[in-house]
Amino acid sequence: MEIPKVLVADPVSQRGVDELAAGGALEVVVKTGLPEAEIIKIIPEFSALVVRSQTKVTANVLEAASKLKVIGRAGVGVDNVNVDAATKRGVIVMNTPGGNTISTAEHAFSLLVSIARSIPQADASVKAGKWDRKKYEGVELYNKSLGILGMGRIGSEIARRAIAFGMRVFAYDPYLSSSKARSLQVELVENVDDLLPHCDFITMHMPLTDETHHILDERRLGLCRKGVRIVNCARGGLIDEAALGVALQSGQVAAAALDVFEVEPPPADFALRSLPNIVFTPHLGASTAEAQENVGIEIAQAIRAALLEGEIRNAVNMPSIDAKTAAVVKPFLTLADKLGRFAAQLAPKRNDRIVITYGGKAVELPTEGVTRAALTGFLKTAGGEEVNSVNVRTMASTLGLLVEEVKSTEQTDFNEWLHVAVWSGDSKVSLGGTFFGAKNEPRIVRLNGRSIEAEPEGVILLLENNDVPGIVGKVGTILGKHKVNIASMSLSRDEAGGQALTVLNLDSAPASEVIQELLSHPEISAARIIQL
Ligand SMILES: NC(=O)c1ccc[n+]([C@@H]2O[C@H](COP(=O)([O-])OP(=O)(O)OC[C@H]3O[C@@H](n4cnc5c(N)ncnc54)[C@H](O)[C@@H]3O)[C@@H](O)[C@H]2O)c1
Ligand SMILES: O=C(O)[C@H](O)COP(=O)(O)O
Repeated sequence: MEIPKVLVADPVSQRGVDELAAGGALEVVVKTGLPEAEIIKIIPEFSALVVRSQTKVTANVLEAASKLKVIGRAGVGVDNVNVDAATKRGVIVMNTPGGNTISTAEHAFSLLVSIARSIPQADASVKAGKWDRKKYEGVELYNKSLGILGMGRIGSEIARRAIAFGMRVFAYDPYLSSSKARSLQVELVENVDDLLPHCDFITMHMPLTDETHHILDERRLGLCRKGVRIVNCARGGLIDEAALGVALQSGQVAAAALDVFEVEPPPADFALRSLPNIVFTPHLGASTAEAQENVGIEIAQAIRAALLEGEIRNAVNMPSIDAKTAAVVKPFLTLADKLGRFAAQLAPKRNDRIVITYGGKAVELPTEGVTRAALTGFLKTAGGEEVNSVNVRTMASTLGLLVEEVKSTEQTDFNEWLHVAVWSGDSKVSLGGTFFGAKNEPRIVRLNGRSIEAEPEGVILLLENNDVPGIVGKVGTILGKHKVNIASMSLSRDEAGGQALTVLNLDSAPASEVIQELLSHPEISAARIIQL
């Protein structure tokens, strides 16, 4: 039998390489720093590829990778891997969350201390033959306030260290529950804008997503306390580098430290390079002997398990159920994902509890995969590309979101019943779904306890209105005027002439002016768009 080959394309620890090659079951080739064209040439012979953040696993690489089964990321971020292309080609992408948490937290904290005391600049000055004690007077961390943006694994470790240094810690993480924040002894701030004016130091520990891109931009840098010091050891792109340059020059930001950059390595003409009050490290957060040994061994074991035993660990793109079971639960996986996404758009960001209830024949399903699909849909905005059905429970627990699964024996109106309810304090959002007809078409049939009927697909318009004659015609006229076609509509009212919930499946998303026009109607009190 042919021995599967593994290409190690970025530097990983020798112990990781040894672990991969142990017993000769895999043939390991270490070739680091290859350009894309070279990787494309050799990749067809490999069953697994190991990378860190340097090698870009592009759609072209994946196209050529005819034998590839697994990509192992020795680290956390998979933004250098085209996960969608890998998923489409059936290639599992795995990472090693947690293995480099402490190292990265220590590096970020070191950068914080460095910029409080201008250590790199003072070092360079002494080495240049100077003895400039006045110029490098710094500030203490003690009694200062630190704002942590993103309170996951690394953010939490930073908080512990900052508290030990006598700092007051504020945290911004819209997905972290209040109870988790209390246990970490940090003051949770609802809005990033509210945190900025209170902080002497800011450190960033969130993924790069559409929501977090340039989260510190020109406007927000302007909201910061004058003389703030900022560290980014998460991902380039969280800070607008051009705006940061201006703020460093004006003194609005006294100092900054970056371990990560919008383009890595930054180009030769990178403007921030010439500023005296910024410190750089070349993406070194995870570069310690310990972290590299952790992630190297962990990814080697995961690749061996996948190639030799078919066991999947820490996959970022793979449902955790086998193919036969997947066929049975597939429609439920889709419905659960949609209910989760719908709930995420209705609920506030910070939630304490999510309950997924199965009723009717659905209680006989292997429900774990379905529960995870609902949770993945719900947490997609918080976790970005890295959250999937395999790692979603860990993410929920990091956020302090309690996940409950209930198999209900109560009589339901439907043969199969799937219900998702999310609590934030006393307020609750809930959705129920089932399947209709011979073709088993998915439908959303309950919204916050009200009976509705909507296809869980595309654009959905929710209207709250008074139950008065002519309202349906009015809505149709407004949408028609703006060329928005209604695919289906359902109405639910508490009583004749009372409050009604109108749910419309639309063929396209109406512009915000259309929503405003609907809201200007005196009988319509709320209108919102849900995208599924
Ligand atoms: N510099 C390095 O070498 C290095 C090493 C490891 C990790 N990282 C990066 O650090 C970051 C954090 O890693 P982690 O292991 O702590 O991840 P994590 O998933 O444990 O934590 C991320 C946190 O960010 C929060 N978040 C998501 N969207 C947010 C938003 N819009 N606003 C505020 N918070 C938001 C999530 O709720 C979560 O709590 C990642 O980007 C990772 O890739 C960098
Ligand atoms: O996401 C990560 O794990 C870090 O950015 C570390 O990247 P590296 O493995 O290239 O050091």
